[in-house]
Amino acid sequence: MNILDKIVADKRKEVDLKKSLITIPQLEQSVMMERTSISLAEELKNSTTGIIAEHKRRSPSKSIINQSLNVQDVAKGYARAGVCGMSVLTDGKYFGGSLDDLILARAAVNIPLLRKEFIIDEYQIVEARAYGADVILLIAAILSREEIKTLSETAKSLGLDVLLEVHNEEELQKSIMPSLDMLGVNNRNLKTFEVNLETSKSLSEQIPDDFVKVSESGISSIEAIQELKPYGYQGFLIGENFMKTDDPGKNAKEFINELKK
Ligand SMILES: O=C(O)c1ccccc1NCC(=O)[C@H](O)[C@H](O)COP(=O)(O)O
Repeated sequence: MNILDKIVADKRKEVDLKKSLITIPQLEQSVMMERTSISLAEELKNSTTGIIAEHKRRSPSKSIINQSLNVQDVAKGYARAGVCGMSVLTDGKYFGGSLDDLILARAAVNIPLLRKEFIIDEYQIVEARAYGADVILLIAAILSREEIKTLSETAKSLGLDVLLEVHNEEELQKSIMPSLDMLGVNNRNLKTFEVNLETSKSLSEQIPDDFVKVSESGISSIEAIQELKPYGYQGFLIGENFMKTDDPGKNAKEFINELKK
């Protein structure tokens, strides 16, 4: 069993329990359902820097990254830094996140928010909308093509952008469909946790131009972004590099200023 299998097994139990406690019609009562969402794909298309900064307290690969920060301070810092969007991990068991983090970030900033979650059920997409997300992540490694189609169409019908994440060519080929906005290549090998930017480089040619290309994980330098841009990447998802510091927003600002030079 790899880490994704373990996370998904736990997630199925979690979603079943949540469904028995709060129904979809109850989630749909949220005032957030009426909010006009902001497209991350459009922000990335219009940006020269393309940074999506993540709120990540801990992870299976690194254990504790930073547990002492206030999510609203992090969100405000990222917004001040000029990021295109913020990714908020909402998984509790493996990443120390929650839906409270998402709604608190929503209350603090007016930039696109990605619900970073292991989505296996449309319930979690309604939840994402109800808690103020603008974008959802779908992970090809844990979903069939049919599931990707159903879940991405549900997200689109709720006005959300969809970022589809792949790790290899097989996942990419099975996933391409018009209901996706962005294709993310994850540089982290989930068996070994090693990160290698070559994954983004080698898959880039096979991503049709209709999708905004996002490179995810293991990005910690300006040089890495300069290496990836010629491959057509317009979005760069960065978590640990910012979150390991005392002030992720300040760090992101310095990073973005340097990138603009
Ligand atoms: O980060 C992990 O250890 C991890 C393990 C298993 C599944 C997903 C995982 N991370 C989720 C992410 O995609 C990253 O948080 C995101 O791309 C940012 O990565 P990084 O900049 O390396 O923190």
